[in-house]
Amino acid sequence: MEEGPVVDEEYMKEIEKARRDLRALISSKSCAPIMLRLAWHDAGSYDAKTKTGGPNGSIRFEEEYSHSANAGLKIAIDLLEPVKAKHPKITYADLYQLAGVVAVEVTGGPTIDFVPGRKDSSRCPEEGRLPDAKQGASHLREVFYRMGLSDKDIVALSGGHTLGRAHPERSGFDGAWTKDPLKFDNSYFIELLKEESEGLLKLPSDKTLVEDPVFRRYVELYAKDEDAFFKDYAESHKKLSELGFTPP
Ligand code: HEM
Ligand SMILES: N=NC(=O)c1ccncc1
Repeated sequence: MEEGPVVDEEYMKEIEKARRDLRALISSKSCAPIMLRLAWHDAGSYDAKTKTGGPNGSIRFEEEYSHSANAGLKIAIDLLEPVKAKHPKITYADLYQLAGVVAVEVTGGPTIDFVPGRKDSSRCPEEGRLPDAKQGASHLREVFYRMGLSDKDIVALSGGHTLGRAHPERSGFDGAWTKDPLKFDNSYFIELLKEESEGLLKLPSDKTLVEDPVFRRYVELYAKDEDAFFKDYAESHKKLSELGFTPP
């Protein structure tokens, strides 16, 4: 593991300058969805038992971004290189998580508390730590519990599919989950509860959220109460972004 950053006043100022640059980049390129997916994929490799993987910037290496689950993410990695070059003191680990937080914010989602200080690592996790869209509830629990996350985290974080779409050439799936893929709201959960959502995507892993009785309770709450979704999403996203990281 490389040395962590010294989070002094200078580092904090750099973070705020980078935040402004990320707002401009993500808004101008309409790339919030892929930035959120990058942040989630860097963090989602965490194994709470072995304390390996997690939000450490290792996804920047071909060894990891070439994993099949990460198809397409090199686009986000390349888009962030100029921001890294302008703010070299900021670690990749912090930059990717800051980009994920800004992506949610600029699309109308909740403000997510961001604490910097993540170290970069050059050790890539083995392939297969992210969830498989073709599987159901027991698989989701196996993967997210390994990260140290809960049933509530699984459902709240799945709300990230309010943004963006699936691309056949990346995952074999096609289409958006919601009518406005660039608006962060609770529409993912509203669509999930409909029998058929005209022309919209539901992955097998999405459907499992309404088929499993425990998950379904959260889906019904979030579909009914967007404030409740935003509160729980912000908490779960912060947890995800800090897996294995002890804020200084
Ligand atoms: C619960 C397990 C999950 C599974 C099985 C899953 C699966 C997938 C798949 C198959 C895609 C399509 C990739 C493509 O073709 O471009 C996708 C896209 C996406 N995922 Fe997930 N996902 C999960 C959880 C999450 C979480 C926790 C987040 C963020 C908090 C997230 C955010 C996104 C976003 C924003 C996209 C769209 C990216 C784009 O538009 O380029 N996903 N997901
Ligand atoms: N958000 N998750 C994903 O993009 C994904 C997860 C697993 N396999 C392919 C894609």
